[in-house]
Amino acid sequence: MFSHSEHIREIERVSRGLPTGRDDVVVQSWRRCLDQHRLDPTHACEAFILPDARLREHRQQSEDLVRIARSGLEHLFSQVAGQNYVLLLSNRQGVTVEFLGDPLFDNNLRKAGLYLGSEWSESRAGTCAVGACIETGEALTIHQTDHFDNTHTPLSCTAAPIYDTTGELTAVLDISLLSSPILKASQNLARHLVGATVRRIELANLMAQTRHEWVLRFSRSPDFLDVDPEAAISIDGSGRIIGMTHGGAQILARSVGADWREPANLIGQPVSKFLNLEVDGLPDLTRRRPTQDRLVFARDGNALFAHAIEPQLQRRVSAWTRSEIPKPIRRLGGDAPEIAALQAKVAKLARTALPILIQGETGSGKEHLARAIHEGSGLTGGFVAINCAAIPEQLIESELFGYMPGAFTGASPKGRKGLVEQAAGGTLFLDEIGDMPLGLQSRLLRVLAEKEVLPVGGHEPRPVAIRVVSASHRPLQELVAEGRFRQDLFYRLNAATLVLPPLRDRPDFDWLLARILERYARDGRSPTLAPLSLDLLKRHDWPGNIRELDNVLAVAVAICEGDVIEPSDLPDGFCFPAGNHTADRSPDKEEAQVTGQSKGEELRRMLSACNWNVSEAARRLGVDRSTVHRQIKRFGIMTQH
Ligand SMILES: Nc1ncnc2c1ncn2[C@@H]1O[C@H](COP(=O)(O)OP(=O)(O)OP(=O)(O)O)[C@@H](O)[C@H]1O
Repeated sequence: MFSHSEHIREIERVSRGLPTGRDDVVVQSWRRCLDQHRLDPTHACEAFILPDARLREHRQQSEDLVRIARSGLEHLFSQVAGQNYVLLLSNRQGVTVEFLGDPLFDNNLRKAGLYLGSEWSESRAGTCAVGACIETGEALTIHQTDHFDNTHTPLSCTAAPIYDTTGELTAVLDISLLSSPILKASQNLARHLVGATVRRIELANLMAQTRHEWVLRFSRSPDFLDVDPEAAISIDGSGRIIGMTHGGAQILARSVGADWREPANLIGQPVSKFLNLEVDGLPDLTRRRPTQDRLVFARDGNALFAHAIEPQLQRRVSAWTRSEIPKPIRRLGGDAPEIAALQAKVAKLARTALPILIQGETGSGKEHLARAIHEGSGLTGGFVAINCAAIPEQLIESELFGYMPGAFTGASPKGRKGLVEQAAGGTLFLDEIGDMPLGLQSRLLRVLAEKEVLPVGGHEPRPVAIRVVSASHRPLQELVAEGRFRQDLFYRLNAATLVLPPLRDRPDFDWLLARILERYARDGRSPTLAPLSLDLLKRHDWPGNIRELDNVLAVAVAICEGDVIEPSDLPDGFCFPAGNHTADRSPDKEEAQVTGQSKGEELRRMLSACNWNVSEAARRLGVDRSTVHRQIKRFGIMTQH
């Protein structure tokens, strides 16, 4: 074993410029720790974890990256399953914004800093894989006593940089072990796997960003060109380079003896400067020709097999027009830029397997949105909804995970499949997820992490493929801060968050109104609203959101005598436009109020407010005086004058 004092002595030798057997990257990093970051090797520091609010900011900024990196990370995690590896995705500042690890070791990992929110910059943590990778821009392994700070010497960490399409380092992928085999060489395979994952993430990123331009992919071997290219660049119609993966930057730089660390010398340059190729030659490099014939030469003489992908003629999702968005998603709202942006985001996410968290006030349409995601996903399995707040705590476990025959008294002798398994191949919608008891949160986390479910009373987990959409009307992040919701589950559930606006803020109010009125059509004719009724509805605060609107219209249609909803058909509060309903926002009370209104009482109040002046009341209600007189009679209202 290497003692703390030996470690300090070795760092001191390095500071005096004496040779040690360490890799050069380690020696250089130790020097930076001493000279630039002014760290003291005798002073050991625990891992630093960012406070939640700061972590949230970092994660928001990395949302796009995490989305693109996600499937690569999960694939890598499955490749190293069972070997206690932890995966960290850090941003440019060294903050861990995404994490995959075995929840069983949560506490140890958090303590060691292998966790969400840990900051692994070199200036903070000393020599470490993420920090050194950010400093050098290269893949490396920092193994045990390579770490500068004695606290981190049990760890073995391998990291590779992720570059954006302009050649700037944007993130770092790290794979770490809490304790590892003694030899550093044991991490060579990890390095290879991380490198391959990063390459794929960069390629996915380049493809996602390239819309109407050419993409040229390269490989030294014709066999892997189409399935796993080594590098790629994107080229605009005039033949200039507009984007590249890191592999692409290296090819370009090498061909003219430039430095890939200066991407400004590569981006914007004509492709012909680096390759024996003009833009007109790109169509000859598409898949229409056999791979072996698609050889291009770099200016330094290197030969590469190339695959050119034509510009996408169809506009990509962010530019989708309304008619191109799948129908179920179009039915979410009307024409307004904010709603169109939400629909485009939903359409993009629906096609992925990413878990989605929906936030929005009560009745704002969270379940409606979850169904639209399911219907727009193309999944063939069912949509299974569970309201975590409505099921008694002791039943949730068996409801969700099912049970084996004879698992408990009263259980069916055949056992039962849980809702998770019923959603196999489809979508599991977890409504009011914030109300899920803490104990079950860990079990749900396992289902999501391992993609398998263990029924109550069972010993063998069963594999299950589901898409999870969850929803909460309370900001989940607050529950996390209060310790009532597991942070790791929170991050598992919200690879992406969709926020539904409250009804009072919706720019497409009229569209929603029309859709709901259609539901109450009689003989194919939708009821309509008198202008004043519409005005009154628009002024309302709608604490119960679309559900409240639906209830109000249901009652109004029932009361209304013809096809036109008059103000007098609306519940009480609506006749007093000046009234502010925001004081009591309890949705239950609001609903009771909405459904329990008496039309007579409503008219009486309006008359009273108008000093029993029938003409004035009729004017305010938007109806004839005779109608008011008729209703006074019908409801037996005692007039005051
Ligand atoms: N885009 C929409 N178009 C038409 N009706 C909608 C839309 N969104 C929601 N609704 C209607 O509003 C009502 C409430 O919707 P939903 O149950 O999805 O809300 P929620 O946010 O899940 O409510 P809760 O918070 O109570 O679970 C339902 O009657 C639903 O049909």
